[in-house]
Amino acid sequence: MLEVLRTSEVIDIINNEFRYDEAEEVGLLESLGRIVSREIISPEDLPPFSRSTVDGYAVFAADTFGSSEALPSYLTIQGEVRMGEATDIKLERYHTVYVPTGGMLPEGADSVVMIEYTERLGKEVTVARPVAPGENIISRGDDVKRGDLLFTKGHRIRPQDVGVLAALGIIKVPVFKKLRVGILSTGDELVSPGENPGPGEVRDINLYSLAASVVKDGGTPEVYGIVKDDFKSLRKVLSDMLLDNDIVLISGGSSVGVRDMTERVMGSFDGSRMLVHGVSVKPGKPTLLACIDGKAVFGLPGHPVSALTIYGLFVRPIISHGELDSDVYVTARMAENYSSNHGREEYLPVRLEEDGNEYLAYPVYGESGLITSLTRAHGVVRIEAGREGLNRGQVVKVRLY
Ligand SMILES: Nc1nc2c(c(=O)[nH]1)N[C@H]1C(S)=C(S)[C@@H](COP(=O)(O)OP(=O)(O)OC[C@H]3O[C@@H](n4cnc5c(N)ncnc54)[C@H](O)[C@@H]3O)O[C@H]1N2
Ligand code: MOO
Repeated sequence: MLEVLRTSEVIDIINNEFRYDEAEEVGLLESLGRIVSREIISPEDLPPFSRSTVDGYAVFAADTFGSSEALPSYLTIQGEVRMGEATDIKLERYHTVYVPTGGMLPEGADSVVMIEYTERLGKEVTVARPVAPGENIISRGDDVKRGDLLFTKGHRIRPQDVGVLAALGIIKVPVFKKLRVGILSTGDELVSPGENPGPGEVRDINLYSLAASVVKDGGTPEVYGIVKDDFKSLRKVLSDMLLDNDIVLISGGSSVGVRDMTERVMGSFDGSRMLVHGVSVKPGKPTLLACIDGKAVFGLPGHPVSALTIYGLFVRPIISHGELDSDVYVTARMAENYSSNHGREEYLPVRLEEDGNEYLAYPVYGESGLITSLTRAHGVVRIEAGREGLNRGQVVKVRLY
């Protein structure tokens, strides 16, 4: 019999046993999609000076109050600001200075009149419309202030984040190192997707769905192909994988069948420790985890849905370095009753349909051996252990895939 642990116990074991927190600094473009390894604080104000957001005339707003087409204000031109240059002009009352879009605001000016509402008459400008203080300008530090927290540890860098880092001159970005994840499939019945399966054979799904998951989550997969259910070959490949990878995923052979030798192979390395053999989760109960050379070696259940479910619960958080806000949820109403009385925590794939202002969640039925129960679903609902199931009409949280 397997000694079965709860999900939270496995997560605690992982957090206590493994440290995957090596960081590095990468260039701006390289940082896209990577996870920030420590707080990033702004070293300066952005913008670094107060700027106009339009082509026009910098003014004291008060000098334009009450102006109209019929009765414009007349302001004396005091000078001009050039793009990309500082200005030392101090604006005087009832004066104005021409400023291009993005140009530096002269001292004293509190707003800018768009050029369309002005007319130049020799050394003067007429203003046909009042502006309010602050209109058409961005003040120094409006975007970011020196010392502001830009990104917390665990944030995944998006294109707009690359933009703000560029704006602040942060050209070395502290991120967690990408983890190398060795993956192999075991099973005498498996053939590669490019081959035609003979009688009793099936194409390998897990190597590919797991490698794709690793790419999506920001790791680097190293695929070792299909290894026959044979102690020696499995042990040889695993020892190669341990040399070159941070984490190892072995799909299949984790249950209690006579040919399920993943556990025996894992245990055959010096100092290896079996941490988990069995998790109270449906699907995915026959899950193995060992620590070998300080590395996490997972034995994932062979059924394709179970392999991905367990990957999502335990492997993904490691590879994505505890990424914040990575899960997107919607709330939905169960469209049908669903019974779940096996005492394990369950992850139920659901298909969503819009119904007025809300979503209805339809359970996608299917054995864990049927990969399309995931492809036909939009997301997954967690059903706590000990619940009898879900009732029609009940509101549930759906984590989108
Ligand atoms: N007597 C028991 N039998 C089983 C139990 C149990 O508790 N007692 N648990 C079942 C559950 S739940 C699962 S999940 C599977 C897990 O089995 P293994 O991890 O040992 O995996 P295999 O036996 O190698 O394969 C199971 C199944 O999945 C198919 N498979 C395996 N690898 C792949 C792959 N890479 N791509 C596509 N399909 C794959 C394989 O052909 C089998 O059909 O055990 C149950 N049995
Ligand atoms: O729990 Mo198994 O993991 O059904 O497929």
